[in-house]
Amino acid sequence: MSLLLSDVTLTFADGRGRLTALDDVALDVANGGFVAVTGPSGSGKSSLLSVAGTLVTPDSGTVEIDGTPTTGLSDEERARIRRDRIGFVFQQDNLLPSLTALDQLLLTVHLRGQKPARHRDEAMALLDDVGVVAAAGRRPHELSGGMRQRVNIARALMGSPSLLLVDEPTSALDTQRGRAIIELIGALVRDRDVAAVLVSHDLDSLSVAPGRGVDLLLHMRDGRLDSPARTSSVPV
Ligand SMILES: Nc1ncnc2c1ncn2[C@@H]1O[C@H](COP(=O)(O)OP(=O)(O)OP(=O)(O)O)[C@@H](O)[C@H]1O
Repeated sequence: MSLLLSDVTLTFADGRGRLTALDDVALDVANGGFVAVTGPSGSGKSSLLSVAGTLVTPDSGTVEIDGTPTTGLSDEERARIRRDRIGFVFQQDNLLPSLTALDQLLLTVHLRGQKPARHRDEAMALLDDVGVVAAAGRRPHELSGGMRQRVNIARALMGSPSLLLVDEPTSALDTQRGRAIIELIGALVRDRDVAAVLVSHDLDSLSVAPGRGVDLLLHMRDGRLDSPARTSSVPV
């Protein structure tokens, strides 16, 4: 499996005590599986992504990516896993204003120390897959919000990561465009055999449900996921 969280607990200092952001969380996402997690503000959704993305080390429990336990690794080793195996899509698209859509994708290649020119075809194919290839030469201010989010998703998939982590991708979009983005991520994940976890506070308004965009929809409350999760590319 691509992502396996077992018995994960994360706490933060809170005045004189500790606040539990993740409470004994288990999550198992196979290649091609798309899990969405929803819950109120403060329930732990961002903490879940931070731990799954090796940005934060939990107090206890294990986080495995592609079968590699990550919690005991050095900062450098975890940074390498993030660079080589994980794609992040954040709420804000974080596109660089001066770069064209194509160059946003090629910049990730440059940052990996590789030659961008060799990855031009990969980048164009990804822009095609997300439906914005005709806008490859446009800068962010020349794109709609939905198009920018599509470029953002394409950029996260450069280099064929095995895990895609998506944080509130629809909050700046209307219902129709939000739904289209979730369906697009689902299709990309299945086609590319990527494991994906998406967190959002408002999946109900988008009618997201198993079989309608995602394989599994979990609820989070007070740091707990509503059930241990296992998914695969086949809807469960
Ligand atoms: N760096 C931090 N230091 C202290 N407390 C934190 C930190 N990060 C998160 N928390 C706390 O952990 C709990 C879970 O927060 P988290 O951001 O994961 O929730 P969330 O569901 O993503 O909320 P939102 O939708 O508002 O972003 C909250 O009580 C939050 O205040």
